[in-house]
Amino acid sequence: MSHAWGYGAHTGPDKWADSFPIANGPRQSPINIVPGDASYDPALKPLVLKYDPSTCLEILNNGHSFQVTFLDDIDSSTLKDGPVLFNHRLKQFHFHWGSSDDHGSEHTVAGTKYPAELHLVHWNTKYANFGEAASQPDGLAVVGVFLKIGEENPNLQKLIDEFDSIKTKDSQCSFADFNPEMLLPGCLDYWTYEGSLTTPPLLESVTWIVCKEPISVSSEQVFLIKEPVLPRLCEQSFSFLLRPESRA
Ligand SMILES: CCCCCCc1ccc(S(N)(=O)=O)cc1
Ligand SMILES: [Zn+2]
Repeated sequence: MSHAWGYGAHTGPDKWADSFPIANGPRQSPINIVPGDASYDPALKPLVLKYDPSTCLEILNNGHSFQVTFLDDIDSSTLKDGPVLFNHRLKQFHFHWGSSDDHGSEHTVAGTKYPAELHLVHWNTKYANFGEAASQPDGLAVVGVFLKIGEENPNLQKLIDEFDSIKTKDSQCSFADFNPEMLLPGCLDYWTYEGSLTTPPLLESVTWIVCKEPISVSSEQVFLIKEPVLPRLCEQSFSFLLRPESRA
């Protein structure tokens, strides 16, 4: 298989090991989180997230999802404490969804699937940059937030309103002054485990920090976050939409 991975019959997750053998590695994500099997660790600290809206740079459609990228040349938007020993800088956030509201999240909780999942990707500043950190076992920390169907989310709407400018794969537009803190749940209690990127290159460099509390978005908004990538997927194969979840 070429490195052109995706979610079709010939490029989907069950084919990724052909080009990315680490797919069969010992710490692959996502996982099903079983709260009853999780152990409480009193040594773990509360998560400290400090985001500076002025570091928000652009929003792009990478063909698998849409991604909001941040300036990470100084410690403006950071993740500290929680399960990590070093300071991490926010690099980007993106979403994962499915073809309908009854599934779409990558992680599940006692088998429960949420309609979508937000990933805030941070890299450990003991390394020189994101690319180097991504190849280290303690290089990345990704905060996962589940999206559930409920009240419309005005902060998510600010992203959706930009989608007309990123309708095609690899399109991007400048996007400023967005505070990702507005997409976090009120309570930052979390489950944590050592895992991997959930899409190729599937590197086993991620400390996962999955928030227990979901955020609410409307069903229309879940449909709309598929918008930037949906037309391209239609080009590829309409039948994709009848198949299980898409992931970023
Ligand atoms: C050396 C290049 C690495 C690119 C890593 C791109 C990527 C980032 C986050 C995630 S996710 N879904 O685990 O948050 C998946 C892939
Ligand atoms: Zn992700």
